[in-house]
Amino acid sequence: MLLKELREEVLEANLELVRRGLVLYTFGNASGVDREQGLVVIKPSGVDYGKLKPEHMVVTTMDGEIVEGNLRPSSDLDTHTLLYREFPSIGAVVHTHSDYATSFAQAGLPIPALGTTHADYFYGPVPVTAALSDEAVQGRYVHETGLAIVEYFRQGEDGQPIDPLAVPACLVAGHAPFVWGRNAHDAAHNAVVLEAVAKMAYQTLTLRANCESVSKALLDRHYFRKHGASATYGQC
Ligand SMILES: O=C(CO)[C@@H](O)[C@H](O)COP(=O)(O)O
Repeated sequence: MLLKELREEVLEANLELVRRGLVLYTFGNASGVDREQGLVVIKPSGVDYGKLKPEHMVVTTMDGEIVEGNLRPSSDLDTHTLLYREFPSIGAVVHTHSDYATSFAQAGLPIPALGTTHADYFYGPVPVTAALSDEAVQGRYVHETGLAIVEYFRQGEDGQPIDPLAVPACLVAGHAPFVWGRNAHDAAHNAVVLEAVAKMAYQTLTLRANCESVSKALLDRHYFRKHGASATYGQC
């Protein structure tokens, strides 16, 4: 069995997604790459995470040709392998359907950098790709996912390329996040933090949108009812 250690790392990353509530049933996937051998280890498609074992992982070339494995590779294999070919600094890719990050992806909105928690992990907004063409057939659709991510990172919003390790995630419009890192543990960790900062961003934006100060009339009515009309602030 090829790449025993990488299989175990990728399995652990897949199980971390379940433990952290980032995926349901067979949603999402994780993979890792051994660049010296030019081989990718990826989760098999549609397999219950509770039954997943290292020997179930599928080993492919970086072009997606199956080298070892009896099960079908994840349906996102093309996206994972394209990211490995185009982002030479990354060692693992994770795809989740985590609630808040997926909500931003479905809304076609980037996750804004609103605080230090975000800034500790993502050097700027977590981008969202252009909406994928809905007439795409399965094969092209999956391929377009990776291309949409890579094209965004090639030029960013201002024509400048983005270092994928500086912003180790991208939301696919209408779909969900793809996240990466130096290794499988790092990629899974980044996916957990992505969901946390997406939730914080959603809550922050909701608070900002719904927090109007109360009117002075209401302040007067309530404050003076309790403290007497003659009261002035701080003398009650
Ligand atoms: O996003 C999707 C389907 O929309 C996929 O990522 C599935 O959530 C997992 O597919 P497999 O990895 O089991 O093929």
